[in-house]
Amino acid sequence: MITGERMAAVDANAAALGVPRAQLMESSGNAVARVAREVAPDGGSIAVVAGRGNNGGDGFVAARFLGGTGGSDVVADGDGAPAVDVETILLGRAERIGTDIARRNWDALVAGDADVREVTDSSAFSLPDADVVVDAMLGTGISGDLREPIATAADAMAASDATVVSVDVPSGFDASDPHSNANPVDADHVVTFHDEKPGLDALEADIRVVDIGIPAAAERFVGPGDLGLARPSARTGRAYVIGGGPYTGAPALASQAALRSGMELSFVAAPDRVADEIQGYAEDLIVQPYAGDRLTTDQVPDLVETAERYDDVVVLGPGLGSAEESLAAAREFLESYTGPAVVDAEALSVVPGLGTDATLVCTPNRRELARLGGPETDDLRAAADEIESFAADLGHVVLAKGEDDVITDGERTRISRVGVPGMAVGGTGDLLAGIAAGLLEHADPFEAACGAAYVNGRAGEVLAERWGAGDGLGITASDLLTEIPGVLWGESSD
Ligand SMILES: NC(=O)C1=CN([C@@H]2O[C@H](COP(=O)(O)OP(=O)(O)OC[C@H]3O[C@@H](n4cnc5c(N)ncnc54)[C@H](O)[C@@H]3O)[C@@H](O)[C@H]2O)[C@H](O)CC1
Ligand SMILES: [K+]
Repeated sequence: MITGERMAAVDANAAALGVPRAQLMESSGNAVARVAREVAPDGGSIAVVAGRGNNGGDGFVAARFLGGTGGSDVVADGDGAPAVDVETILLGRAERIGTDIARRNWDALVAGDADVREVTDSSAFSLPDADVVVDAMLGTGISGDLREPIATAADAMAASDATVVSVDVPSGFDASDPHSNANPVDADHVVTFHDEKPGLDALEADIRVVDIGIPAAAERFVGPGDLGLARPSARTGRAYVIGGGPYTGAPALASQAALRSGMELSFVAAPDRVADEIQGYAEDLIVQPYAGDRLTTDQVPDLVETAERYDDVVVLGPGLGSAEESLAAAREFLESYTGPAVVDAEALSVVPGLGTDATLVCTPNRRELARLGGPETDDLRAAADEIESFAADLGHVVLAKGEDDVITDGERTRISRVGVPGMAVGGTGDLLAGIAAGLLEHADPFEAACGAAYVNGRAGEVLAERWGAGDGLGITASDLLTEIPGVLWGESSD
């Protein structure tokens, strides 16, 4: 099962893997043509009714396959099967076709002398008296109720005796919100691509899921599409880093990374002994000192109150150390806090068996993962199934950091293989925690964790390449900070 939104992400990942959407459209249209031909009577007629988006583009490809090279004339196809009579109706003006790939396929139909016409006004629309109607008006790009001239065409399909073959989803059907479906086309057959879409199974139609050649890696490995799902679209949110004491660099890096990932403000709650030191690293941070050398349970009520009052995204752990009383404080904090938090470093040790209403993204490295009861391995990718079970038991999203990262919520698991070997340097994990906090402000925890792994790794790749630094063996975590915005907002996700 895949939502329209996730489908678009997988599609973008496929393009990054060298399988562009135009190629997928070719497979989609071909599959539709096969089904339309199969359900049409010998020598029958097929009308393709297409919209101006990529769903229409699939329809144009289908029309090309159905028409063969001889345009609309009745010709035999390559297998010797009797050909069909094909007519294509574009709902709208050809100049207003919305995507390049759909337009190229329209142009190819026109150039191939196919039987095509444009209908710009609902009053000019009449459904041809065809045996089969291919509904290529709207797919996963739908928003709101059906507008004209599609609404009229959908009514005409409902009133006709033709067999209706819908492309991907019946037009008007919203795969991102199956409950909102007011009046979708009443399809007899639905040729849906790659995977079942939510809600299709409730329709009284024959649903065919067809493989359109999306590589499995487009789902398995995080790519630009995952970035698109997690990218913040507004500068909002407060990061609240609870860390520091024995160490000072880690909370400073995490909180700066959160700012670089779109947060509006970044606070660090730290012992007063080290507050000035942390502030000294970066004037952009707001350091909130509390009395003492390290975190203790005395501070917990204030920390919880602040984080809840300002709807903060918490990062708990960077530089906190492993003193007994600090870990007790981390535990108490998570027992009463109810918002989103990234849990990193020593604070991770309190998560197994914890009762919490907070939404956690846990970011262990290989050693921390093993200590928590996860698999003990240098090859996280090979242990992805075990890490998935571990996350299911833990009940929280796990982003296990290694040469390849494994991101899992216990049901879904993705791998991040972006990054350069030089990123094994200390501090990159703190960056990752800060980026995850920035993305967690807007995205769901699993998508935020996937996006953060991708952004962190890409920042390393981009910097190493710009410096001509090969594997990036000399880069440091603080070098990577300024690369984050360029990766997050400068790289295309489709
Ligand atoms: N991997 C894939 O996902 C592939 C999908 N393919 C096909 O592409 C469509 C999705 O295409 P997209 O261009 O994003 O959107 P649509 O064609 O569905 O619609 C956009 C089009 O419709 C107009 N519009 C939106 N809402 C309405 C409305 N309520 N009433 C009227 N018109 C509306 C909007 O203005 C645009 O013009 C997917 O379903 C697949 O069929 C690729 O072919 C292959 C890969
Ligand atoms: K459709």
